Amino acid sequence: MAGQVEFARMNGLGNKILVVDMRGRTDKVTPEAAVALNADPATQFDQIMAIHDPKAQGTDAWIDILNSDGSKAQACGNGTRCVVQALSSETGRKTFTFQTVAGILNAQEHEDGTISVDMGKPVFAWDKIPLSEEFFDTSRIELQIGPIDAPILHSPAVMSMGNPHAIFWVDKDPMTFDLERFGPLLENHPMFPEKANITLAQVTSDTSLRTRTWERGAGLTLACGSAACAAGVSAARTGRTGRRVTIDVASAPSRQPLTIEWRDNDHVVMTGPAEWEWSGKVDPVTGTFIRDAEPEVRVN
Ligand SMILES: N[C@H](CCC[C@H](N)C(=O)O)C(=O)O
Repeated sequence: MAGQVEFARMNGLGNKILVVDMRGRTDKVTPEAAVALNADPATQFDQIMAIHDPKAQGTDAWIDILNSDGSKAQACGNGTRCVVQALSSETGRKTFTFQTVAGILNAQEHEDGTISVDMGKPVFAWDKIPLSEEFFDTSRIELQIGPIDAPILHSPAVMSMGNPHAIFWVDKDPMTFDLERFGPLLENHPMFPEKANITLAQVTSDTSLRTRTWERGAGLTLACGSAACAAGVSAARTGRTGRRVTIDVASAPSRQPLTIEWRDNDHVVMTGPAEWEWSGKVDPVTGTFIRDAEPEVRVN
């Protein structure tokens, strides 16, 4: 299908998101368009959230998620908050139900502008994450990087939040680790047949964590919502914190925290901000785009 569609450049705690409006069309944003958009500094992004017409009754939209290398992601917490903000400013509505390949997501915008997304239930079974080796206990698996007798990172907690995550617990600031070097090695480790998002997490109090993430298919990003969910769940699961934590996403420019609550019904609810930057039109086949003109500021 030819033609251009509306899109918005947004961010969730610095996680760079393009929200593309594919409603009314039957095609998809192509991996080629994703790669082209990521190559231009103006539109460089971590995830594209493509809003499609709903496929199931009771849902408001089907969301397709692409990483900056053109690959697909099953979940994106920060991007989902951006979609909520975009649709809320379009419609005035505050609650939405989305469908993705990972299932149904309920989301809500609050009075203060923050947005909560129910990210669903965490999955701990080794073959569902998936891992390539059987582990009965996925709260701490055998995997390490660095010298055998003095590993730099080891024994991650692994789980799926719709997408695969490995959480390495560290006892100093995650910013002090060379994640740019270890991230790609761990993302592509044979343990993870579908690769994995790699997070360093530090416990900073009984109710708070500090995290930094190397994202599958996107690399070092300023923030990753589903990884924050995975870190919160893993912390509670291993007795490091309770089931409600605030997460200081170490690389996020605003330093506004994300709140993660692993509810008694097993659902993980993430609350945090989303920010619109600018809008334009994009060809979802080629990635060619134009930016809408900024409103003129007149001085009389
Ligand atoms: N930035 C996203 C996660 C993207 C995950 C993606 N990199 C993958 O699973 O392939 C978030 O806020 O949850």
